[in-house]
Amino acid sequence: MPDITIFLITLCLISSILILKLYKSSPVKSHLPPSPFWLPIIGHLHLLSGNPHQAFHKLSKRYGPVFRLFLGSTPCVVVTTPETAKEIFKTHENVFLDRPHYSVANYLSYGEKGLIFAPYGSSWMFLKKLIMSKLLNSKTLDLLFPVRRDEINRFIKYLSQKARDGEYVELEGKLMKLANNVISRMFMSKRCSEEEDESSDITKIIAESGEIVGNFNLSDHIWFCKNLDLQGLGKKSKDIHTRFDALMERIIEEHEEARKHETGEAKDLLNILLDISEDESMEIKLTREDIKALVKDVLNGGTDTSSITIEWALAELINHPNMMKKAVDEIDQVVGKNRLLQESDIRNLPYLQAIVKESLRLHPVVPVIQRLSSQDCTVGGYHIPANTTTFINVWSLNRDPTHWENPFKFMPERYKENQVDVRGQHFQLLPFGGGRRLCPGTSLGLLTVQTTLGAMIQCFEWKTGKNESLATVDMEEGIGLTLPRANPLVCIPVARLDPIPLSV
Ligand code: HEM
Repeated sequence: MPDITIFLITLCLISSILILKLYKSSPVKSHLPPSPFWLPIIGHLHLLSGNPHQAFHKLSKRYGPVFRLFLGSTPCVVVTTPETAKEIFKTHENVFLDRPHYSVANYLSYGEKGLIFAPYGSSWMFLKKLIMSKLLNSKTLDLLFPVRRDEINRFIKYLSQKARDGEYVELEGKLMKLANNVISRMFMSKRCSEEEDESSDITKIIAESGEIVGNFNLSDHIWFCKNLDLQGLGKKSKDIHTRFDALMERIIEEHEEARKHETGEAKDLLNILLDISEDESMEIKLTREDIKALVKDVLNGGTDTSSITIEWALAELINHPNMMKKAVDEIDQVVGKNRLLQESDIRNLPYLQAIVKESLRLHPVVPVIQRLSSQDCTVGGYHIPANTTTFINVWSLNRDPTHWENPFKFMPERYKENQVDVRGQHFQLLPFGGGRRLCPGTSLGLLTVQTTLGAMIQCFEWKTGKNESLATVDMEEGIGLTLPRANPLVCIPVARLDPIPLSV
């Protein structure tokens, strides 16, 4: 071989090794986010006792807006500012469209079917389009308005009775039932009330599902626990799934039976889903499991989210009597005293809207949104590898001091000048998430919360039962996937208008 050839081959080899070395130690590739000291096996779990969003918030003070953690052996990254959230939801939207995989969620969602836990892909896209364009679009919401009005009327009548009897109301359970009844009737024409044995299970099943998904499952994060069910969560979730499935089968069979004898307009959203499942021209065949998983998701997604938001907003108003007065004055002026506030009044009640928005800012019911990265990318200047569980700390970014004056203070007045919206366009306020996985129940959720809260303060004053001058409620946060109050709100409604004879 001539000398020149040997020289060229050697040069090529050396430069290849150098390029490879350079690539491996490239600052972009190795520039991982900062991370606290971790312990073998548990990783950073010891830092996350209590509420994860508060633990993340504290860690961000030390480690900055993007930091890395290991939950057991699961690699995670936490982002805590509007700017970094924007990178997740907008700049790199395509990278963060998946959800992390959890074994309990897998059982409860018919193997990651439906929307909430489904991986990004053709099935999720089909269902998301369906829910946005056919099930929860403004036309269908208008058609099913009588259902929501009836449920709110029943609730107000129940409160009136309590007011007459001077009795306390345990609002958490009652509001959850109300929200559950709204979704359950819209989708399946079923109430979840005490009188009906079969459907009363729905609220219980949904509450149990929410609780179980909120648990930290050792099997998902500690590698040698993978096939062990030490906490019994796998067993519990299979039991919940079996009960829900049996209930849904019965409801679907009833619908199928009724469909044989009825023609004409669909009475509920399950009928629309059954129509679609029979339509051979659809791009994707909607299976029975898809339907059941989707109904489960809307029941899960739409129940305690709305009820918890109403509870927090009412608690804020009880603690701020001047704001309560301003809201009630606005309602009296716009709606009057002779009829119950309706959904159609909301557009004329900007202060009530601002109260709900401010409540969602300080008490976002999903304080931490979870996504999974599908490719390597860079966020906040740091390298985020593929398959990283990504926590977007909405609780933190909703109170980011560079975007919010007095960020910890409840101030609905701030929206007079600040036109920031809750629908995922403004990254300093993301109670419904953002990007393509934005909550599909945003309009329904807002309508339910605003109208129920409005009717509750239109018709009643709310007493906590203590000495009037001390009548405030604590604002301590409970632990859960959705952000409940630590101490549920228990109040006596005192009638200010007599709602029973109100014309509605
Ligand atoms: C105050 C009320 C509500 C709040 C604050 C809320 C909040 C959220 C949030 C933060 C997400 C995650 C979004 C993301 O990953 O970016 C979400 C997802 C979801 N929500 Fe809601 N929600 C509410 C009401 C509802 C209602 C009424 C329904 C259904 C009737 C619903 C159904 C869902 C579903 C199915 C998803 C999963 C969407 C997906 O992964 O593509 N939500 N919600």
